[in-house]
Amino acid sequence: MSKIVVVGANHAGTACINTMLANYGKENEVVVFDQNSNISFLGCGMALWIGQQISGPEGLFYSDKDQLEAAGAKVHMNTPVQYIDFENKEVHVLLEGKEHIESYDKLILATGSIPIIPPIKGIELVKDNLEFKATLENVQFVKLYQNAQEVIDKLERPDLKRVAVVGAGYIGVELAEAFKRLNKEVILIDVADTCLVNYYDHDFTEIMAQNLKDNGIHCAFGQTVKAVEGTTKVERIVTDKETFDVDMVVMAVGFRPNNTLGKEKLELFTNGAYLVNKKQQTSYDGVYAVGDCATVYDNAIEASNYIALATNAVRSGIVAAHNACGTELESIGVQGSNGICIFDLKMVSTGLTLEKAKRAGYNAVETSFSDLQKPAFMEHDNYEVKIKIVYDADTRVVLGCQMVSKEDVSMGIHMFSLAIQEKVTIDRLALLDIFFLPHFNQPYNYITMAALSAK
Ligand SMILES: Cc1cc2nc3c(=O)[nH]c(=O)nc-3n(C[C@H](O)[C@H](O)[C@H](O)COP(=O)(O)OP(=O)(O)OC[C@H]3O[C@@H](n4cnc5c(N)ncnc54)[C@H](O)[C@@H]3O)c2cc1C
Ligand SMILES: NC(=O)c1ccc[n+]([C@@H]2O[C@H](COP(=O)([O-])OP(=O)(O)OC[C@H]3O[C@@H](n4cnc5c(N)ncnc54)[C@H](O)[C@@H]3O)[C@@H](O)[C@H]2O)c1
Repeated sequence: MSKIVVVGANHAGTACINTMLANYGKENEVVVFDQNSNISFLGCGMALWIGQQISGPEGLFYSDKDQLEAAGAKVHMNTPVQYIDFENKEVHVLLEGKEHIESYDKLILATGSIPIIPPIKGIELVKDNLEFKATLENVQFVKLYQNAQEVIDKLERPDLKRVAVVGAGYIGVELAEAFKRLNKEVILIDVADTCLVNYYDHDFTEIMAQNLKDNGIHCAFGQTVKAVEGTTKVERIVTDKETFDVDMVVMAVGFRPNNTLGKEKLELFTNGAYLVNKKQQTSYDGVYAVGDCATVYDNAIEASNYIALATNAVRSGIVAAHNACGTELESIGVQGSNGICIFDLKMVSTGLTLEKAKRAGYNAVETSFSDLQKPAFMEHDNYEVKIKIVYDADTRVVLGCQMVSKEDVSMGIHMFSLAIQEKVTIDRLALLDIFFLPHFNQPYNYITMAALSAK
C-alpha cells in the first residue's frame, strides 16, 4: 500500500481524489490537506449568485470533506501546507495550530491559482491572509466563496452605488453584468482597447463591447489604472485618462499559478506554473501537479501552455490519479475551449484567434460567415450567427474558431475543438455531413458556408 498526499482539494484535487478512490479503492492511503474551509466552489456561478440569477450558493458546491471521507480519504480542512521536504518526502502542515509532518510515497500538488495583484497604489493585500483581503475597504478580489459572500453583503448597503471592475476578461464582464442587474452604476476598465482580448479577435470583441454599452455599462477600455484612493474605504479610481468616483473596486485582472510550495525544486513554465508532461508528472520523481498550478499541453500550438479553466483542472486531476496509482495514461491535450453569455449574448471559442495564431508563427488566415441560425421562414427564435474559422494557409489545418449569437451555438464549438485536436483541414470541414432540419439550422449552414468560402 502506498500513501498519496494531495495538497489542495478544489476542482483539480477533488477530481483526482475521487478518481483514485473510485478506481483503486483501498489500494492506497489518500491523505488530503486544504487550507480553505470549503471545497468545490464553482466560481463560474459567482456572477449568477451576485446578480441574483440563481437563488443562492448552495448548488455551487458538489463535494465536501464528508463525501471525500465517505469514499475513503482522510481530509484535513483549514490546514495549510507550509513546506514540502521533497528529498525526504514529507509535507509540513499547520494542523489545528500545531506543526505536523506527513510522509508520502507520491505527492499531488493541486494548489490552484491566486489573483494577480498589479502594483497599483491602494489595492495592496493585508499581509498573510488566505482570503485575499485588501487594506483599503471595498477593494475586492474574486476567487473564493468567501470573496463572493463579502461582495454580496457589501452590495446590500444602499450607499454602495458605483462599482468599478478592473479587467474586462471573463470574470470582469460577468461581474459587470451582475452588478448592473443589481442597478449599480458600473465602470469596466481594461488596459486593452476592448474586452475579452484573450479569447476573441477584435471584430468579435467589439460585438461584446457594444452589448455591454447597450446594457448601460460604462466601458473605459485602453486605460491604465494608476491608483485607488480613499481615506479608509474606496472613494475613487484614477486611470491615466480619467478619474471615476466609485464605492467599490473589484479586481479581475487574471490569476497566477500558486507555486509557493514547489517553486524552488520543480521546473517551472514561463509564468511560474509547474511544468508537467502529459502524465501530469513534474520534474521531480513521484510528484504530480494538476489544475491551475500546472501547465497543459495545448494542441493548437503543439506545446505546453497555461490555460486556467475548471475543465482542464478536472481532466488533469483524472489523468494524474491514474498515473499516481500505477496505470499509465496520457492527456490528449486541450484547445482552451471556452464560452460566455452576457445579457443573453453568447460567445464561444476554441484554439487560436487569428491574432494569436500569427503571433505563434503560423501563416494563419481566416474564413468568416454570418447568417440566421434557421431558414428565414422560421419567424420566431431565429437569430443571426457569426462564425470565424482560423486555419493554417500552408497545411490547411484548422487552428481556431469563434462564434457569436443570441442563439445557443455552444455545441458547435466542441466539434471545432475536436477538429483542432485531430488536425482536421478546412477542406474536410467543407464537405462534412451536417444534418438539416428547419427547427435547428439551414441546409447551407454557416459552418459549411464558412469552410466552402475558405481561399
Ligand atoms: C469567478 C470565477 C469564475 C470562473 N468561471 C469559470 C468558468 O465558467 N469555466 C471554467 O472552466 N473555469 C472558470 N473559472 C476558473 C476555475 O475556477 C479554475 O480554473 C479552477 O478553480 C481551478 O481549479 P484548481 O483546483 O486547479 O485550483 P483552485 O480552485 O485554485 O483550488 C486550489 C485549492 O488549493 C488549496 N491550497 C492552495 N494552497 C494550499 C496550501 N499551501 N495548503 C493547503 N491547501 C492549499 C486552496 O485552498 C484551494 O482549495 C473561474 C474562476 C473564477 C475565480
Ligand atoms: N466562462 C468561462 O469559461 C470563464 C469565466 C470566468 C473565468 N474563467 C477563467 O478564469 C481565469 C481568470 O479569469 P479572468 O477574467 O481573471 O482573466 P482573463 O485573462 O480572462 O482577463 C483578464 C483581463 O484583465 C486585463 N488586465 C490585465 N492587467 C490589467 C491591469 N493592470 N489593468 C486593467 N486590466 C488588466 C486583461 O487585458 C484581460 O482582459 C481565466 O483563465 C478564465 O478563462 C473562465
